[in-house]
Amino acid sequence: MAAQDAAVDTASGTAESTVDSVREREIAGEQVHLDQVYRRLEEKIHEAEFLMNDAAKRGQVGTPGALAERDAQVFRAGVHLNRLNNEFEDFLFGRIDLLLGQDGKKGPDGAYTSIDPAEDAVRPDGTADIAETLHIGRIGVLDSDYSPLVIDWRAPAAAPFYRSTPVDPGRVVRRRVIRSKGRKVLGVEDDLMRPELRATLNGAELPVIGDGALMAALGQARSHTMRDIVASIQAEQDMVIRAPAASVTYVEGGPGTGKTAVALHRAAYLLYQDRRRYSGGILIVSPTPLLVSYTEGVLPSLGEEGQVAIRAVGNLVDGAEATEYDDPAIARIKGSSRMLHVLRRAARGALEGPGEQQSRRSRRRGGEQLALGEQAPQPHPAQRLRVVAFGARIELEGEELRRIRQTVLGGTAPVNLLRPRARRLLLDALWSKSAAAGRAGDVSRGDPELAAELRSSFDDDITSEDAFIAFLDAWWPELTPRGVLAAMADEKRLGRWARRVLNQGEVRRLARSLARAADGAFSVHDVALLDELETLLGAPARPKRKREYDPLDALTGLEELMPHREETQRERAERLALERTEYAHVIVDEAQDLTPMQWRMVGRRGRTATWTVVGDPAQSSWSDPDEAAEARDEALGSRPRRRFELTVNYRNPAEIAELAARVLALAMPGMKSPAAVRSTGVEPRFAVVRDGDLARTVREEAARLLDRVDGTVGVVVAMRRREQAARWLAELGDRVVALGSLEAKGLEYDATVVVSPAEIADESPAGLRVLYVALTRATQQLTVVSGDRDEPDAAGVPDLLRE
Ligand SMILES: Nc1ncnc2c1ncn2[C@@H]1O[C@H](COP(=O)(O)OP(=O)(O)OP(=O)(O)O)[C@@H](O)[C@H]1O
Repeated sequence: MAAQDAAVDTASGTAESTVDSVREREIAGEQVHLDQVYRRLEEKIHEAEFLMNDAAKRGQVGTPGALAERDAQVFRAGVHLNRLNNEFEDFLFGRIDLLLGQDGKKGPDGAYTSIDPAEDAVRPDGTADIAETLHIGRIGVLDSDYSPLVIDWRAPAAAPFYRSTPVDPGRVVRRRVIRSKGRKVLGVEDDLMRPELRATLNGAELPVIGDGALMAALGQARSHTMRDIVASIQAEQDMVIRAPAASVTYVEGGPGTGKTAVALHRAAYLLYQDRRRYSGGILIVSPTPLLVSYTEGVLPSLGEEGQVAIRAVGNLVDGAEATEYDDPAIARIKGSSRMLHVLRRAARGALEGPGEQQSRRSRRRGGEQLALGEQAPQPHPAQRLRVVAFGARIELEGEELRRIRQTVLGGTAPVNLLRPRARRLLLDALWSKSAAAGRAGDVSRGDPELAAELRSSFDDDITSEDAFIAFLDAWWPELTPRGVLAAMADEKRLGRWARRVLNQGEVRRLARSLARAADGAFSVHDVALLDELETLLGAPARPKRKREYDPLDALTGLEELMPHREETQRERAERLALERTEYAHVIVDEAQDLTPMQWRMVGRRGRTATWTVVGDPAQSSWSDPDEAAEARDEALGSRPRRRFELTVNYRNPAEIAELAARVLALAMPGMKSPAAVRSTGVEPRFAVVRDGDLARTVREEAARLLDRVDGTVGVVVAMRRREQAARWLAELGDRVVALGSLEAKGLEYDATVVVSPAEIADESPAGLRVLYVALTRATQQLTVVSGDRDEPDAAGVPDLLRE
């Protein structure tokens, strides 16, 4: 028996060592290639540095053609320099071995372009020769003889690396993912696309190493930042990433199908493909600041930084950083398109300040019945205009002033932009009341020029008077979005502006919530209101920032590439983002969550843009998805849409996906969940609160998971518990994060604890969908903690999650 075991051991030992030596040989082969790439890159760096310095010295001399050529050279050199200086961790990550192609055409990167194999590429006996090998990396590198050493992952020649599948392999026989760190190749993982072939490369059989790169990537521990998926983009994802940027690219897919990853890679692809066009900027709108910080490292890792702004939907308006989440009932009011009517009235109504109204009311009363000895109330400064012109006193009061204001507000222009017209009508009214007007009438019959002069000096006289200036500031103040929002916190005034739009209860709740905004604590939904108000009011003229003149700015793209400039790429991106109000391409992540008012805000940033919209209706936390869809359609206008669907869940193991699907069936009956790509054999765990101590139970369950995974643990609780939960977990270290249910959107952890499904589901009308989001955050393990409210069965399974 023992002898037999030993024999088996020896046999498998030999097989293993053979595999190991093949693996090592293959790794060594890739190392030779990588060394060659780095040698070439060093040459390019020297060339680039020389070119940059030379260009800087020469300034602007030469013919326009020569200058353009030099600019282009400098641009290319700069791109290399900038990216190479970043020293990527896995600069070279892929390789494909291809059959002979149908035609002999080569693309600009030196690779053959045909997708299908030539007719005689495979011999009748099933053998074939590898005709071409391409290495894929983060940027393209040509050898000195223009043969491709590395193909940029976004180049057409690299597409088969992502698109080829065993069902539709094209020319690809073997697809290899290369893992490296710095300049050292660490490993390779192969997928065979044509397993039926016996292919040879340089006379030797093509070896196949490992179980495939995708599984290796999915099994890795997660950190607090997202990684790029450039080495393992799947075919259906690649179709979206490389879709032409015409009008709207619309992508739907369940949790974990890679929508966020695809959106980010698409931004990098679009920049590669048409850098000039997208120098107008790409905006990525993300639902939460947490998701922004989770994803913002991906683009730099793809070599792109300068032109892309990732912003949370609550941070789209400069200077207004939303820190608060509204109750679902308030969010529903603030997000609804009904608010547009209220804001339109408020933007005009706020011209009349509260003091002005009160003063008008009490003066009316005071005029009627002033008690003996009682002082007549002082009028508000905006209630009476008293000026002296040509030595005579002229006054406008009450009804006259009101009529002028109404006439001006009859125009459709933003309120702040109507101020010059209001000023003119005031002067007209004063003029027609003045004796000078009569005199001018007489004069004008004889000499119109003299009459005009008289009027003009009348205007000058008045407009230089302090009384007139003070009156105008009080009567037609420059309104700010914050000021109007604060005015809306006055329940009485809000009630007037919301008449026939909101009911009394809604007015009360909204006014109360806006009182917090008046103190500067904006909620995510307030920001869309501020943006709408900015449009309704008209932005006050801002002084333009003066930029220093730099002759190098004239060189195409050079400014962003000069590594020695004081402003870093990131600073430049931030500055441009501040100055920019519209973008060339807008990407909306988690689009199902945008409210109608938010869609209007985002829509204004991409009026002439092309769009990529990714989302999942099943994860919508907005209670009326139909209304949001209507608003989305309005923002996107009649632009044609190309629709894509992502169908595979790369995040959750099948065991977790199956549990989440039970909630999906309750939340959206009939909706299909995506197929999980892997299973771990670890079933979700159900724990019931022990000894009535929720804090201790959650802490113990989180600690248990920390022992079982290498990476992060997310603890998802109902929104009202998020601060409490952070305290419960404080001592467990920074691998554990406490999250409110709405904050979990888009994020993922190695393991998650979902605390009280019933509490999360009952929090809002969309609660079941929010719970579905919470249950789909784990890449490896899930624990569900139930309290009494969850009505757990004997096995601890809460009512909502039972089959
Ligand atoms: N082709 C791939 N190769 C490796 N990992 C992938 C691939 N596609 C997706 N993933 C991984 O799967 C996880 C889910 O991706 P992502 O967050 O983009 O999905 P999502 O559709 O936006 O999910 P959700 O809707 O739940 O927010 C991420 O860890 C991502 O890196």
